[in-house]
Amino acid sequence: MSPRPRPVQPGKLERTATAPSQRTRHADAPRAVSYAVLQAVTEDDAYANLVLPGLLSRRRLSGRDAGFATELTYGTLRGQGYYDAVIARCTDRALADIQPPLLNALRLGAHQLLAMRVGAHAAVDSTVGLVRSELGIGPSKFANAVLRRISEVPAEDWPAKATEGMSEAAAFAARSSHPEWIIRAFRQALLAHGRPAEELEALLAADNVPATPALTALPGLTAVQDLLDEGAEPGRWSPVAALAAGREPASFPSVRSGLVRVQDEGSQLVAQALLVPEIDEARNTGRWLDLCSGPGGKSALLAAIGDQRGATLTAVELSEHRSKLVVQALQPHRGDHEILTGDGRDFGTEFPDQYDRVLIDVPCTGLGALRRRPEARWRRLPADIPALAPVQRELLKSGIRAVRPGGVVAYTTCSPHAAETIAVIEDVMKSTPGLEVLDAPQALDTVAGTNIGAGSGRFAQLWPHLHGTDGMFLALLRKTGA
Ligand SMILES: C[S@@+](CC[C@H](N)C(=O)[O-])C[C@H]1O[C@@H](n2cnc3c(N)ncnc32)[C@H](O)[C@@H]1O
Repeated sequence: MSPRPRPVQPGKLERTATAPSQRTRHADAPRAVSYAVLQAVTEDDAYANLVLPGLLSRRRLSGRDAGFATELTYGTLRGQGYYDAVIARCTDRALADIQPPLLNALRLGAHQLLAMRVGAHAAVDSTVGLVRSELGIGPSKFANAVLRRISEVPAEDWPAKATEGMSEAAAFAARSSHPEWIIRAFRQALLAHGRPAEELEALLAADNVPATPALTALPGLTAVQDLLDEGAEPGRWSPVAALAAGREPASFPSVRSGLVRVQDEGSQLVAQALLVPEIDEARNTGRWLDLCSGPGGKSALLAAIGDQRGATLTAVELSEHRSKLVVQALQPHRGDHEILTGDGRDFGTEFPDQYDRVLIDVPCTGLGALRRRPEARWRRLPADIPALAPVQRELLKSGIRAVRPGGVVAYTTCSPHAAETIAVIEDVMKSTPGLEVLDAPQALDTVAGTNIGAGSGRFAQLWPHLHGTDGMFLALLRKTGA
């Protein structure tokens, strides 16, 4: 039987073989970078994926050190819920009473001990050294004791030990390191798309594994084969995808030149699915619309295909900063595409019945992309859902006004939450006559050239655990009438 972890009281510690004061006094650079990112996320609401690259380059970390810091940072953020449950078993202090910088350092230590191939001594010593250099001798003694308690129990025994006495829901949340409300929403979404609730565990596990970056070979500008020649691996579903397996996307020359974009395969699929439904050629306006376009990933793909098919794209974006990113994204394209900064909710009233195809990739909680946004699950709140509900409905209504009769609208989210997906479509359809729901799963099959199993009904849902993509939702609607 493995030893039971003993709670630790700060200030009442046994001496270790090597006292913290005699050990490493400074944090090594990769751990110091990870700690700084966690602090920025906690104290400044920063995004880890935006802060980390700058810190890596400032500390001149590359290769293995950069890889270590990246895995440590993102892994710790993803696993935070679980590590907190483990830490709570190793001290009598409530987590809320541990100063946040110290708690962040403990989480870093817990991740090294429980999920990385770092020896226990190195994990404890280096983290204690980090705490000592950042926070002083007192906190470093506390960290030493807590981390030693963690290291005394084999990693595989911790899930059961950390959740002893919890309710089933709380234990599941702690073990999978997701907030309970997100787990409830995922269960509901699986059921709404005809999938068994038993898949929940696999779905949550998929969120805890880093995503392999996918690349889009923009048609007419480059070819998938060029990316394969540069060492990428074939994509799984999208005909324009390749995977940057085990490599930084920026290490591909074609990514640096802007001819290839980093874009999840799910996003590639839904953008191309907009172009699948047949429309009455005689009434074509040759104009496509992307109503929520920043930073321009789907716009770039649509514009590239538009260049080949003689269609021009109008890309609308509310945020000035993000609209500049759309301008950059569309730079390599030759067509006469336009980028407008403004509110997409008004667009359909100003420009009704004009576009053959309209993409409405609404702002959403991003709950389908948690594996790529490590801190998002802790930052998002249930209240975000009702806060986004009106704008999602208004944007969909506006897009429907802007599409011409016979034209097609794609409503997409990178969230599977039923309130952001199916409920939005159903609500808007109630108040908007003259709409036909098209077969979105079938459209995705057509893009992929195979049955990808994105749903048994008319709405499509991609899943990280099944498709290896973000959890993208897609509904396709045709505006009927003259
Ligand atoms: C999910 S993102 C779009 C991602 C984009 N389609 C891509 O593939 O790169 C949603 C975008 O909608 C924008 N947005 C939010 N409210 C808007 C509004 N009322 N009108 C137009 N754009 C809006 C946000 O600023 C954000 O850039």
